[in-house]
Amino acid sequence: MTARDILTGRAAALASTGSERADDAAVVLDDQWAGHDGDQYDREERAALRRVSGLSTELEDVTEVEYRRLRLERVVLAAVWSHGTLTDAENSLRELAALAETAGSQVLAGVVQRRPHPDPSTYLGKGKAAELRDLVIAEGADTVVADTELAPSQRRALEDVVKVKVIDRTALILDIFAQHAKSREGKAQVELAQLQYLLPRLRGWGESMSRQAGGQAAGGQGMGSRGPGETKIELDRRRINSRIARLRREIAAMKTVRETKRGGRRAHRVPSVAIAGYTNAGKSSLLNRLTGAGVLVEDQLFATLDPTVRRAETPDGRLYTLSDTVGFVRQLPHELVEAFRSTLEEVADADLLLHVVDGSHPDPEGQISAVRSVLAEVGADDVKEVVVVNKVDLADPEVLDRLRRHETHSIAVSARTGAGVDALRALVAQELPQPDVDVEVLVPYDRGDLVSRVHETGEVLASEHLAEGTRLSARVDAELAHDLAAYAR
Ligand SMILES: Nc1nc2c(ncn2[C@@H]2O[C@H](COP(=O)(O)OP(=O)(O)OP(=O)(O)O)[C@@H](O)[C@H]2O)c(=O)[nH]1
Repeated sequence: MTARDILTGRAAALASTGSERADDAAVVLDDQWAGHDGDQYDREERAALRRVSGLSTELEDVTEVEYRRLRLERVVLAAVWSHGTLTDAENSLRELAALAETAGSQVLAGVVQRRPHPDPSTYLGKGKAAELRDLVIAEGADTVVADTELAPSQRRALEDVVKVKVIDRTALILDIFAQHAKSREGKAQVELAQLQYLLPRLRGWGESMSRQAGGQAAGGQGMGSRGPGETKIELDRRRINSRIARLRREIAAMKTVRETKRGGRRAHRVPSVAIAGYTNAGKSSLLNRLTGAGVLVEDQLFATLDPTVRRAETPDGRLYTLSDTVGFVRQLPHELVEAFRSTLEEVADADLLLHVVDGSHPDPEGQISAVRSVLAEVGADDVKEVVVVNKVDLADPEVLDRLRRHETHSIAVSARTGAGVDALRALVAQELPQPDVDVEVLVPYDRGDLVSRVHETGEVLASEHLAEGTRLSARVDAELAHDLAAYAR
């Protein structure tokens, strides 16, 4: 049984005890399901070590911090529930559990505190933080994950209370991205986001290190001497800043290469369709269905980080490109949106956006709005959008009905069973730029590119090879008709 199942069960149990009326809901999960695959963990830990050693040549000191952050083993979740319903709080916690599992940890328990605002000093209130400490001891946990982005001082103060390491949702998401990045560009983007996250937090981590160092030095040098810790923080900060600058340059260079490729596709005017959606909605599965591409599909969050571009064909034989993007999640760390900006901007350039939604999720509307707000951030909110409600084989008919009513431009499919996929293909064909202009042209042989475009994106009614060139009678889209105008006859 996974933590996800447990937390689902927990939601039902909480509801049946009527604890929604209670101010606080703190629940310890049963330990029986905490079975743990040692081999898998070893693998993950080794992978974490490899990642760290990849950094260590240049950032020896920082990697201590990185490594510390990456070691998630037995975790307890902590959340403040300050708005929305109990179901919202449950969904958020359940998602945090899934994220923690994806990062390779065991989720042992969760604490939710209801209060109007998080405590500015320790996130949870003082009493609740002390309870969290007891829970950590009882469960033998070694990490607390807070369902928010903590201020550096909050993280330190909470750590002082619970006496185990505290990480926040942002660090967790960054860690998952670090595990999943495969391409050079993806790795550079994640590392940039990690370093940007780390930079303002360096003082905190560095301070506790320098406190230790200062303690050792106290006998010999006395108080007030500039401890080695502080110099080290400065050094780390400088190293990080220069590494950030280098990563930015590298990413910009890679962006240029990608733009050139995209430019090539554009020059051919092959229409483009982008797939976007919340993590685990089924984007890769849908891409596979539509193209037969064999892209990695995993029941894990963020299996896809690197954009995949495939060729696909409409039922009437017109070509288009189909690209998959990084999965979205609520509170996607700002650093990541920035770092992945160039990847996400591909969506802004598309002729059509397939916004994939998991119809079997308890809160599909929340996912839709989270995705739309990130798309707006990268200027992709005015691309023509079709909402593809996926996993209809699992979804509750009532939820499907609600989505159909609210999302008027939507279609229901199952990437798993194939239900609705033919209708989706037809819809894509209809939404792409239409070949609706009839042309009669004589294209000289040195413009073979135009003839290919007619074949790829239009409908050839008649074709004949003459001495002067290729004579075509065809139906093409307005843009191609314009480019062919010089050869009209
Ligand atoms: N039952 C059911 N499961 C599906 C369907 N489509 C996808 N899945 C499952 O959902 C999980 C996630 O699918 P992916 O295609 O990897 O999702 P994704 O949106 O690309 O995920 P990220 O890479 O995390 O962004 C996998 O376990 C799929 O097998 C469907 O139509 N029905």
